[in-house]
Amino acid sequence: MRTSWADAVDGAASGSNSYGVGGASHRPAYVPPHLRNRTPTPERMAAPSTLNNGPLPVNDRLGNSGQNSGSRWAGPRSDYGKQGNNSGRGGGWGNRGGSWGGRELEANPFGNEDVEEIVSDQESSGINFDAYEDIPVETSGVNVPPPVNTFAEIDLGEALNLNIRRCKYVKPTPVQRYTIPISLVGRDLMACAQTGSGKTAAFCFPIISGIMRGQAVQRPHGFRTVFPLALILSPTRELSCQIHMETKKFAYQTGVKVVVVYGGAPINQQLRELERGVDILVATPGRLVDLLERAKVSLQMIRYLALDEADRMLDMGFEPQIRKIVEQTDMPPPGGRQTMLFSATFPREIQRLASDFLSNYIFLTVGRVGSSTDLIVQRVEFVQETDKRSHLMDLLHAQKDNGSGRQPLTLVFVETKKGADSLEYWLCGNGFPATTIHGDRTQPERELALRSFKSGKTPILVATDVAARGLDIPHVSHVVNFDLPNDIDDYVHRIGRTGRAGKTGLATAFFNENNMSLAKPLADLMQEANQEVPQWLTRYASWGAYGGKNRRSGGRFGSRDFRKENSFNRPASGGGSMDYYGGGGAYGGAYAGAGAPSAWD
Ligand SMILES: Nc1ncnc2c1ncn2[C@@H]1O[C@H](COP(=O)(O)OP(=O)(O)OP(=O)(O)O)[C@@H](O)[C@H]1O
Repeated sequence: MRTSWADAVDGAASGSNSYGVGGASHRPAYVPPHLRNRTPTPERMAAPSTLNNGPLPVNDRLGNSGQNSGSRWAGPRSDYGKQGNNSGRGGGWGNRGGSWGGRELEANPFGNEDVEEIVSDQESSGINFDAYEDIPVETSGVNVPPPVNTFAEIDLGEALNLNIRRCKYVKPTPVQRYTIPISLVGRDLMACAQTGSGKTAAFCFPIISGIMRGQAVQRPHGFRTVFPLALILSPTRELSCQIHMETKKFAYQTGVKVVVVYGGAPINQQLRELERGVDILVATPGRLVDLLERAKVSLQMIRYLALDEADRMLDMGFEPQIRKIVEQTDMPPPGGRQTMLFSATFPREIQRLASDFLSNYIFLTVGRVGSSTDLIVQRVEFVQETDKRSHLMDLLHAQKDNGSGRQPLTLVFVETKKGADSLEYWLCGNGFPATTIHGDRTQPERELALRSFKSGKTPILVATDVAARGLDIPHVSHVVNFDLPNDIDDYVHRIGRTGRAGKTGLATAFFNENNMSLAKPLADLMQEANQEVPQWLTRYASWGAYGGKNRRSGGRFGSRDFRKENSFNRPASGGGSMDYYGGGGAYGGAYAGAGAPSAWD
């Protein structure tokens, strides 16, 4: 197994944290790649769902109180969904999530912190809501329910409301204001909203609330087959783990049981988790197909289907697997389930494909990255291939000098896996602790790399597009597009790893003649975001005609409802609405090209 510099740091530090960020004095010696192969430590072979870098969840409430999972804050949902149980163990296969008949202790996903304290500390939410004040919002479709302004206006259920407070979410973000009421009335939804604007909660809250309140369902008997009620699909293992962690927080002590399955991790362990009961299944498509083929999972009882990064899930790479899961299994058809598709970008061609999965849906679009909030400062510099490394070095040195001498968390995107390894090696050799994440690394290595980056042990993460979407890593202050992607939508997702949840961030792109096809969409995007566009880029942009892929037609929105553009299924009079959240105006255009995905593991 290949071991990276990050792993070496982890091992050398032995948990003593001797190498703080930028702390040169205790820095372990650089370990060249040819000496890095060593027997994996138990930590490196960590079990799934270890992507959070906080303390291991402990059950500090239930264990001490002697209470069962009926919590001291709110009771679990009623036992509506007992499934057939062939285990003879008093739980298992499809028992309702949560309590194992009151005997299973539910780990506290909020860590060791005193939950009472968390609840009372409502002002400390890191999100900067002022940044969202004038974000334009557009909805279309028939009978769109009105948005809400507060969580209190929506009846999500007491236990879920308490978890929202524990998460320190004081008020809903724009995408949550609009999508939660839509989902609660059972409507299908295609939602396009900025990176880092809270889409995960937007689809999780209605699902958890719906399951909590759902009518008692008799789930079928199946020999070691489980029958989840909700399925959340996402394109990468890390993102699935992150969604799982988030969903577990939201579902804490609601009685709703959440399980994650993804490739690269031992399937037996995931099977054991499933057998203990599952209401919400979070999955990557490949592993789910495997489990469906082994008849370990049935989708017959699915009431909710959510696709995160839906445009990615429906592009050429994933579409066959998604169709297999959604159209060629026992999952109820559109109309028989509620389907929610979310992304920060929604090319028109993908919308067209996605409409196969939806029934009488509402389309929602919330202003795009930096469109009105200018949360991300975008810079583009002309750098020849041969100069990229020294240029990166200059940026990293400048960053260090500007601040406390500590290296801020910097995410560097490159085109290829080999390129990632080679840049990591070079950075480490030049005194910059770096690690990598890409598809040639084993899953434990990927997870370790992410933890090492999040903790600041290796404050530079060199990544392929596998890290471009969805990952919510606090305090990433700089995203460097060392190699620009071919598709402007990928650029949008990549820079969205910084400037999250209302915070500010910096994105620097290295541009040269190899990126000509991106000149115009990039210049337009930057202009709309009130960024300084270099004259040379404007010149290149005026030379380049739009290729189909990066053609744009949506302006400040990540995309617009393709049904409107095509006069397809035009909403009945009064059905659709244009709504500007606190101001803004109507803007034409968005990305319209379907486009091939750029390099992906
Ligand atoms: N109402 C809220 N109040 C405070 N923080 C919130 C709220 N909703 C979400 N957040 C926080 O905002 C951050 C970004 O949320 P999330 O990861 O869901 O964004 P996203 O829209 O899915 O981004 P991406 O498009 O990159 O996947 C998370 O840390 C989340 O906990």
